[in-house]
Amino acid sequence: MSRVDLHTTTTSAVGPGSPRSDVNRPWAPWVIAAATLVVVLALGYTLPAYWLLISTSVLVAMMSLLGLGIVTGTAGMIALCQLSFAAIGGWVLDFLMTQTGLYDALGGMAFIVAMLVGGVAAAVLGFVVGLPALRLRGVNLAVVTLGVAAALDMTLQKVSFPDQWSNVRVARPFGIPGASDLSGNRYYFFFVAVVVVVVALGIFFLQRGRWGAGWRSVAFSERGTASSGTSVTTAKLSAFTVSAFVGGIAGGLMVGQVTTANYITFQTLNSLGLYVLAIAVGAHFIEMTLVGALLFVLIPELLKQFKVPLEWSSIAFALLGIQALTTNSNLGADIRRLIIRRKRRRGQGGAELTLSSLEPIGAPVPQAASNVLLVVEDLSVQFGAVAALSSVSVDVREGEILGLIGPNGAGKSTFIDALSGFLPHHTGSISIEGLALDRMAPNRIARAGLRRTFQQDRVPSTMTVGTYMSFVAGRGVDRAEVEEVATFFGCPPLATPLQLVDVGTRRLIEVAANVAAKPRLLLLDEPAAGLSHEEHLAFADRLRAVPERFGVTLLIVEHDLDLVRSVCANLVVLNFGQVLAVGATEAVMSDPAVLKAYMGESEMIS
Ligand SMILES: Nc1ncnc2c1ncn2[C@@H]1O[C@H](COP(=O)(O)OP(=O)(O)OP(=O)(O)O)[C@@H](O)[C@H]1O
Repeated sequence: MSRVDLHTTTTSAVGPGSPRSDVNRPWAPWVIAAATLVVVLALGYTLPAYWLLISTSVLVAMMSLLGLGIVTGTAGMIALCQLSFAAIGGWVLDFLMTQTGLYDALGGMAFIVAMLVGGVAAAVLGFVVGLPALRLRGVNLAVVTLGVAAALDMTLQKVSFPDQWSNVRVARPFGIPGASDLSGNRYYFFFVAVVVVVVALGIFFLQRGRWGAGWRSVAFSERGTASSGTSVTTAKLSAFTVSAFVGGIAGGLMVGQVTTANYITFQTLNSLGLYVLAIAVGAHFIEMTLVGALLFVLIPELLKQFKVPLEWSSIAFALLGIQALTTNSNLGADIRRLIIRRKRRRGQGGAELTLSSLEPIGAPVPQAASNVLLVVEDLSVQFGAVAALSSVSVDVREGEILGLIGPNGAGKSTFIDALSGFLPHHTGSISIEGLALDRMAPNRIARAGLRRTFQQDRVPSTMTVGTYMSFVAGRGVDRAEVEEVATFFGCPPLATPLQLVDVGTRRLIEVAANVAAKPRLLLLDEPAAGLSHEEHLAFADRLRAVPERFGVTLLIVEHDLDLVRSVCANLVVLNFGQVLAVGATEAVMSDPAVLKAYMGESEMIS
């Protein structure tokens, strides 16, 4: 079947708004934002004065959780100092509003400018706190961020806020009256709601874009992130910086609420409580930050009503945290899973395209062109006493699918790791089209045109098929191209959440995403593991068409020798880290030395 046939038979049902697209309902966030503001307006005119104050506190806590959700939920790192960022934002706002001529110069706008400057100051601290996160994970990162929170806590107690001991009050924005005035509190509630909605929209679009995909990817696999051309450093630091900026804005809003600042608001214990709530509700889901904020404000409030000491709220937060950590889930994810399951039961989504249901293309085994694309010379990798690779030299020619085979432990994955930049201490040289890759970072190698897939699952389950594929394919590849490649490989609809996709199909999606990136050379590490027999045949049929159709040369490591035979014109055999044989597939497979190396597997070869 020709390329055109494939196109006409499989892409006809595809288009914006179709089940294969995951960019449906672009109006939804705007409608939700507008509806939220209407509810806020209604609450502002109906709530009694006391509950108006409580509601403002809920919104401010929601802001803190929005920021925290980026680092903890989306990017999967631990940050126990969210209120330290708020303290910086609050301190800067307080200083600018009470100790400088900003208010005289800008009047009603001064608060907003001071709040933004406070956010930027907090973002700088966030960047600095993010630096250790480049090397530390888990408990170690927790200790560092807790240290930052404690240090700032103590510093604030010593130096205090600029207006803490004076009678100067912070002027609210747009001339809104102070904290003792009911209408002032009402208008300030509206102001906070608008800021929260604007920030939530900003975070929503960031989460949905490349930055968000980078954060989610880094949470799942740093190696996977790097090999898709994204810098792990940038992803982690941007998560901390954006999170701290939002935290700083929250701090400014807190100061504006009471028109003065006190270090007690920003204590370490409160940061810990926020963190626990962030992981318990899943603060990376924007709507769940409201649930978290309600708990954060209402639990101590309830204890106060029942005259229980406020310290007991820490115990309530600790119980929530234990529940979240032991179940390794959160409320937001549980609710989403439930909704997805119900939709599936109702059979929404229509008939799906699958790899084995595709019409065969029937392309011949691709032949190598005369020009050499990749040159590997004398590549050696040592792991302690183990020589995983010894002086391996391999050429990959343009347009071919080169097979790399060998018994278990022969060094195949090590070879791919070294080529893709994950083993910088190798010796020898690697170059692609004359460009030396030896000392390049993995993300730069990916951008230079050499990509790879992994033997283990590196596809984040927190994305949809479409978001993941677009992220891996990179900026230069538009939705239509992603859609075309997904269809070519029989991937599930782009709107499908990856958590619903089995591991074998996830790896197929990983291959498709990397093909969509159109690298010069793609290294596939056991791509067919997890596929059924029919899928193997269909996969081989698709792979054979890849070099000509997408201009991507392939090197494939695979234990299924039937698959290798059906797609590769040439093979390289590794054994004990050395090249045992190179040449045309059939000749290599009947080489006695190769048969001997495989021993028990010789039946499969012959
Ligand atoms: N990180 C490591 N530390 C120590 N030894 C390692 C490491 N990674 C690989 N090795 C060793 O290097 C050798 C080559 O391993 P490698 O995983 O590259 O083989 P392989 O051909 O890919 O095997 P398989 O087909 O089982 O995946 C093996 O002896 C392995 O035990």
